[in-house]
Amino acid sequence: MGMNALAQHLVAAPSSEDWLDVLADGLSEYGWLSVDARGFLGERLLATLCEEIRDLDRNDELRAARIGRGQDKTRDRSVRRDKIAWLQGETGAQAELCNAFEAIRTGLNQRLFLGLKRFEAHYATYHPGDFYRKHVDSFRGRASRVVSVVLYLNQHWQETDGGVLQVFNRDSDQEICGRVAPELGRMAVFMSEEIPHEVLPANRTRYSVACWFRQDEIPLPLSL
Ligand SMILES: O=C(O)CCC(=O)C(=O)O
Ligand SMILES: [Fe+2]
Repeated sequence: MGMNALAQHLVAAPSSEDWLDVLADGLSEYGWLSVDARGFLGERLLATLCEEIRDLDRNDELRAARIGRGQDKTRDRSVRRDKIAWLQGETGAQAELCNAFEAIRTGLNQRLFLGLKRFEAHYATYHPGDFYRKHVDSFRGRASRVVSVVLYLNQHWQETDGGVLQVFNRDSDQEICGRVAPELGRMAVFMSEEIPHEVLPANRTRYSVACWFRQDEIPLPLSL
């Protein structure tokens, strides 16, 4: 690459600040958005995360996800069928992704004054036939999960692969207001208490990372 091409590339690269502005604007105006995160995270990190989750899946290191809280946690296959593994920043890629989530946390706090204190994140795998019925990620007034982020890790996702995230209107939850295909580098971002959403059955294994930014300080017991 010659100097000119390099200079152009640097100028054209979207700045993280601009990207964070897009997130904050979408959240404050609509309560949700779908955004291309490839520039923010980098193609190399995305490729490594894809490899990691495939390895975890292949080695059967993900566990059936549960619903509910605390003692009430149950495994209900009629509601959700994904398998998960909590991220603990133990690999280079996980540490890098956690840095990116941290940048989103502070970026949203600066722009929207949400008082996000920390985040929790897990890998998730939906095998063919798996789904997650319509739900919200947090119960109103608990101020626990405030912002949800889902990062998709599937190259060349086709319409026929299913597994679309359906987003519902925050004021009338029968009305679909968005559909997000889980394509590599795409991110869905939404207000955890407000936005009902569902994962339609996948016809092909569907990989993602889900992350929740929280207003409380007590760490979640990582005992799944
Ligand atoms: O994977 C997705 O698109 C959404 C997952 C989800 O809703 C959740 O884990 O709470
Ligand atoms: Fe959810």
